[in-house]
This record gives sequence, structure tokens and C-alpha cells, in this order.
Amino acid sequence: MAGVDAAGEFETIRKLFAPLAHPDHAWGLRDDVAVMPTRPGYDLVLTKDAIVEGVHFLPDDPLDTVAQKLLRVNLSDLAAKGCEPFGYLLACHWSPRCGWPEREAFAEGLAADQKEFGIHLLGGDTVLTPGPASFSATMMGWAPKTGSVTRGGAKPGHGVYVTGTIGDGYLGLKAAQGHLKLEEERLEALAEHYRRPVPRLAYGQAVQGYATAIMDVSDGLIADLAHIADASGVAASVQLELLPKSAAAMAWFETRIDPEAALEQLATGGDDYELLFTAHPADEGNLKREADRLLLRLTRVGTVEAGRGVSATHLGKPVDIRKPGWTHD
Ligand SMILES: Nc1ncnc2c1ncn2[C@@H]1O[C@H](COP(=O)(O)OP(=O)(O)OP(=O)(O)O)[C@@H](O)[C@H]1O
Ligand SMILES: Cc1ncc(C[n+]2csc(CCOP(=O)(O)O)c2C)c(N)n1
Ligand SMILES: [Mg+2]
Ligand SMILES: [Mg+2]
Ligand SMILES: [Mg+2]
Repeated sequence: MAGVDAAGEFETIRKLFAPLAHPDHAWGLRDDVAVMPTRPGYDLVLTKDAIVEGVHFLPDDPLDTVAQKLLRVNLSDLAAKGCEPFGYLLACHWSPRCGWPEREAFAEGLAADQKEFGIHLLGGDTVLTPGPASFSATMMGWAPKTGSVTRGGAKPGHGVYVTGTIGDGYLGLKAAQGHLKLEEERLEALAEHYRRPVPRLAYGQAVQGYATAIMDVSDGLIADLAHIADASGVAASVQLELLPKSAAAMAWFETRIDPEAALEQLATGGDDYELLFTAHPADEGNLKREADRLLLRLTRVGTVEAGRGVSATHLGKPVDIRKPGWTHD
């Protein structure tokens, strides 16, 4: 057909996205809708996050990793609620820089993570924008009808726990921008965490029996803990010296002259996509055992207290946190 270029809307859908469609429920991406099945004994759980060039990913990030980041930030929300992922609706707002090779790379990233996480594409929308590229996914999964742990059950005396390490996403952005002076291997490890965070799906399911409140860390550990504290009607304190750091983050930390400011950066930088939760101290052994089983680091970083808000200390000294995390203002 005249006037249809190689990166056209319907070529993209037919050649790149249709092969990723759910074999039973997406009608080959040739109709107006998809149909969600039901699953006896389970609730359908939905979440949506968007990512924008220049805001969530860098203009020169490879498009396969952009697609993976999109799926993973959404899967991270399902992980926090102990869900088994099922599939997603995808919106692509391509910018003029997204030609056919970039769209192919994007679809390859989707294919890799569909396999990794056992999900399928259900449908979506494809548009062109004169502005920066952006993408969004509506991720769907299943949670047992017994219900997921909310953000609202933390009680004074409970511990505050976090999976993995904190600050790699934040440092990874700086590494990808060429703003850090570290060994190449360290820079790559950090940038990888920024571009391809790992949603903690298995641990999210494993802790549903123990956590009293849970969410994933996207905006920053302190800001996100404040959401748990607000929803639970409690206060929480974080001991910054307990923050779990990767080898690369340790290497960066050792170059800092102000350790307190450096820890504040890690605790408020966001892009972690780790699980943050509270639990009764009596359950710590079970939580550790489940983490060990999954070869996942688990760290107690603080305590739930009576009151409101989140406070931080460094080696016993109060730290005034100026900006607890990322906000779109
Ligand atoms: N435009 C919107 N319309 C309806 N609900 C919204 C809208 N934006 C956010 N929400 C809802 O507000 C709540 C908080 O959203 P938020 O995006 O902060 O959560 P999150 O995805 O856990 O965090 P993050 O986006 O930092 O990963 C969620 O329940 C979300 O569905
Ligand atoms: C290029 C670039 N600049 C800054 C950041 C940092 N950042 C942006 S949004 C966000 C919170 C999570 O997003 P949301 O709340 O929208 O889900 C964070 C930590 C980044 N990732 N990339
Ligand atoms: Mg969100
Ligand atoms: Mg989210
Ligand atoms: Mg946010």
C-alpha cells in the first residue's frame, strides 16, 4: 500500500506484536478487544505504570531494555501483592527516533521477558508522538482469594525489612549517564540494575503469610516506607547504616567523604524495585529461610513505632531527610 513505511502502525502490530500475543485470549491482535479468563479460587489483580524517555529511562537506552524495564516495574507491583503474573495490555507512544530496528529491539525485549516471567501480550495501542517516547503497561495477575497483604497492617514493634540491595538503580542512572568514576565492571552492574530491575515475584509470594504490610520500592525507600506508615497509621524509623549495599554500591560509598549524605542518597534515590515490608520479629527466622531458599538477601533496616511519619538515624544520630523520594511535581 502506498505511503505505509516500514515502521507503520499496522506493520508493527502484525509483524512485531502479534507473535507475542496470548494464544487463547488476544484473538491474534486482529480484533477490538481481548478477553480475560477467570480462574476459580483467585482474584484478578491489575496494576499500571508508565515510563517516559528522559524521566524513567535515558534517550540512549537500548529499546529492548526499555521494554524489559516497562514490564518489570509493573511486575514489581504484582510481586508485592504475591501475585502470579498472567499478561498485559501495552501502549506504545513511539517517538520519531523509534524506527523499525528500534521497534524490533523493543519487541525482542518483550519476548525475552514474556518467557522469563510466563506472561503474554493481550492487546494495546500504538501511536506516534512528536515528543519523547513513552510506554505503559497494564499488568494482570492472579492472587489467591484469601487476599494479598496490604500496605496497612504494620504495628509498633514490627521490624522493617527489605530484599536485595538499595541504591543500585539510583547509582545505575548516574553510571549510565557517565557521572560515576568506578571500575567498568561496577558501572555495568549498576547500569544493568537501572535498566533491568528484577521483580521479586517468588519472594513476594513466599512472604504473604508473614508480612504485615508490603509494597515495592520505586520512589525511594524512605518515601515508600512513609506510604506504609501512613496506610498503617504508625511511624517507622530506619537505621541508615543497615542499608544493604551491593559490591558496586560499596565501592562508590567508599569514595564518599560524607557517609551520612551518601546513605541518604541511596535511601531516597528510588528505582530499586525491591520489596519493602514489615513483619513481627518472631517471623524473622521464617522470612530469612524463605529468602535463603531463593538466594535472596534480606535485611532488617528499621522498626515500626507508635506515631506518624518516617525518621532516619545514622549510627544513633538523627538524620534530617530533605526529600524522601521521587515525585512527579
Ligand atoms: N491516573 C490515575 N488514575 C487512577 N489511579 C491512579 C492514577 N495514578 C495513580 N493511581 C493509583 O494511585 C495509587 C498510587 O499510585 P503509584 O503510582 O504511586 O503506585 P505504585 O505504582 O506502587 O508506585 P510507582 O508508580 O512509584 O511504581 C495506585 O493505587 C494507583 O493505581
Ligand atoms: C532519566 C531518569 N531520570 C530520573 C530517574 C529517577 N526516577 C524517575 S521516576 C522515579 C520513580 C519511579 O517512577 P514512577 O513513580 O513514575 O513509577 C525515579 C526514581 C530515572 N529513572 N530516569
Ligand atoms: Mg505507579
Ligand atoms: Mg509501581
Ligand atoms: Mg512513584
